[in-house]
Amino acid sequence: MTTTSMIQPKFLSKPDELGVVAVGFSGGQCKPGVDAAPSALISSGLLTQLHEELGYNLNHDNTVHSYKELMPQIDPDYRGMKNPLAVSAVTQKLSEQVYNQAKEGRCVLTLGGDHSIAIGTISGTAKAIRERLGREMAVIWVDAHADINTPESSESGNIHGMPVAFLTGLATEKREDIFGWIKDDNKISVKKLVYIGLRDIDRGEKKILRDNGIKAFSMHDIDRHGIGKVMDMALGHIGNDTPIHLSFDVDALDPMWAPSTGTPVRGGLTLREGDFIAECVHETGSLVAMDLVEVNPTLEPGVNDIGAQQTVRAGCSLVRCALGETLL
Ligand SMILES: NC(=[NH2+])NCCC[C@H](N)C(=O)O
Ligand SMILES: [Mn+2]
Ligand SMILES: [Mn+2]
Repeated sequence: MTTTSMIQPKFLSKPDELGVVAVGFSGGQCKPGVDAAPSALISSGLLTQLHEELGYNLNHDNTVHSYKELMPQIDPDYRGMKNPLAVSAVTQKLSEQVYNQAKEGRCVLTLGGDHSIAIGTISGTAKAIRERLGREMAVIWVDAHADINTPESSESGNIHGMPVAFLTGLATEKREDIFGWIKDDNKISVKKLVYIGLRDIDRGEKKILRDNGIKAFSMHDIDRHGIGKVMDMALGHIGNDTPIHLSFDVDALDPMWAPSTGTPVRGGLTLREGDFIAECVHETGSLVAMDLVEVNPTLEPGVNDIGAQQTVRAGCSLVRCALGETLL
């Protein structure tokens, strides 16, 4: 393929450009290794493919950011959250980086990192889209987990299980150095949030989803209706006049396709279903940003790193599909 598909992006003024941010950060959870994902994805050829095969001009600083300079000396638990200062500082900086890309009118791809980084990416895109277009954007969160715990409802204290709560304002904190920097223009509405792939939701999260009437399509829904119908319903809920930020946790895929991830859950999406979700989002022409998170090449690698290679390949495939690879 020489050119990207015929889909005309509706909300980008620079549709042939792609902002890329690589975030080697693992502080939102306890297992080391997820910080190695951006380098693994890039060495497997992802950025080259996006440029040479899909025709994007990449806007990338050729750096995998680890934000070492932002790490505090001591970082005691706060409201039960682990590494609160580090996660807040990193996501605040990332928010600015993503905002700077998105305000130029280009689509932004962020390679994580654990899912706590979505606090940075979504807050940055939401603000840029409001300023550029005067619109609220929607978020499609593809994940085995809802990641909508408040500090108080969380059983683990891991912030990668909380990003959606902070981004929707369901969790708030006054301390500027612990997510108090998230202002109204960084936030998204619970009405414009849609989940796909859920199958491991904490009890407190179920109540939050129910109480707030949040649209969610679980694996049960996908089994019942098929992924085609589920995508129609998910995109119907968002409507075709709304910019979309796609936040894709690789653990939405079944461990058969993506074993190398920190919190794998059986009974997930096939790789083809994951690719289909990404293709459908591309087809809307409304995609303004994508995150790919939770690839951990150091976990479950198997003989000759087979599991890690498979997971990295799956991640690359999801990104290429969201950016238009497979449509005619
Ligand atoms: N981004 C993820 N993989 N999140 C997993 C979250 C698991 C669990 N719900 C928690 O709060 O800790
Ligand atoms: Mn997950
Ligand atoms: Mn997640």
